[in-house]
Amino acid sequence: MLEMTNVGVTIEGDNGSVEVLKDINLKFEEKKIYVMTGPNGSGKSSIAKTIMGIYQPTAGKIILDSTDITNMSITERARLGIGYAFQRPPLFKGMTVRDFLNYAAGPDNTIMHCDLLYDVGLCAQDYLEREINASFSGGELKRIEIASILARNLKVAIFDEPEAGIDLWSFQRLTETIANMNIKYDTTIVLISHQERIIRLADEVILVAEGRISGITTQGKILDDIQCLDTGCECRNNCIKGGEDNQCLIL
Ligand SMILES: Nc1ncnc2c1ncn2[C@@H]1O[C@H](COP(=O)(O)OP(=O)(O)OP(=O)(O)O)[C@@H](O)[C@H]1O
Repeated sequence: MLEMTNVGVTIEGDNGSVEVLKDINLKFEEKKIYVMTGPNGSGKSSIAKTIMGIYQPTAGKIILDSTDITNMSITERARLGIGYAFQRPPLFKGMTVRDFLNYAAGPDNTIMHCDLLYDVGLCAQDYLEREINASFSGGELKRIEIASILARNLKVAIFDEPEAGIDLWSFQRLTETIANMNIKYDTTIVLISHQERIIRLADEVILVAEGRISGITTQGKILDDIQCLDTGCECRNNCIKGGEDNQCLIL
C-alpha cells in the first residue's frame, strides 16, 4: 500500500514560493485502480510528481509497504516499483524505441517489444528501430511513454492523462491493457484524467481542487454528475462538452 499523510509541497521559484499541495492524505491499495480528477491547475500532476520523487514534500510522509520513501530520490523510488508516465513525454535523442523499452524494463528483461507496442496501438515494425526525436508526433510519443510503463512489473503505475493524443480506436485497447496490468501484476494504478471512459475504470475516484483532496467518491456518483442529457448535446451539472471526441468533462 502507498500512503500519503499530511503531505504538503512548496516550490521555490524565481517569483517566490508556491504552495502547490496542502495536507494531502491518500491511501492507494494494491490491485485497485484510482482515477484522480479535478480542474486544470488543481494539483493532480503535482501529486503524481510527489509520489514519483520529482517534487520533494515539505511536510508530511509517504510510505510504500511500510518503507518510508519521503526523502528518497526518483531512482530509488523507481527501483521500489513506482512508475510515472508523464502528461507530456520527454524526448530521448540518440535512443531507439527498442533501447528505450529495454532501458525501462531493466537488464535481462524478457519483454516482448512487439506486444508492448501493439498494446498501445503502434506497429512494431514501423517504430522499434526509430530514434525517439522530434520527428515523433505527440500521440506517438505518448504511446511509447505508456509502453515503457507497461514494460515494467510495477507496484504503483501512474498515468498522467493517458488519453491525450490517443485516437478512439487505440484508446479501447489501451484501457483494456491498463485494466489487465492491474489484474496480472497486482499493480496499483493511478490514472489522472477528465475522461468519462477512464473514470469507468476506477475503483475509487479522487477529487482534487486547489492543491487539496476535495473528496473521494465512486465512479457511479461521478458519472451521474457528468452524464449527458438524452438529447446528447448537453452535459449536466458542472460539466461541459470538450476534448478531442467531444465528451463531457468535469470543470
Ligand atoms: N514547478 C512548479 N513551479 C511553480 N508552480 C507550479 C509548479 N508545478 C506546479 N505548479 C503550480 O501548481 C498548480 C498545480 O499544477 P498541476 O500541474 O499539479 O495541476 P493539474 O491539476 O495537474 O493541472 P492540469 O489538469 O492542467 O494538468 C498550478 O497552479 C501550477 O502552476
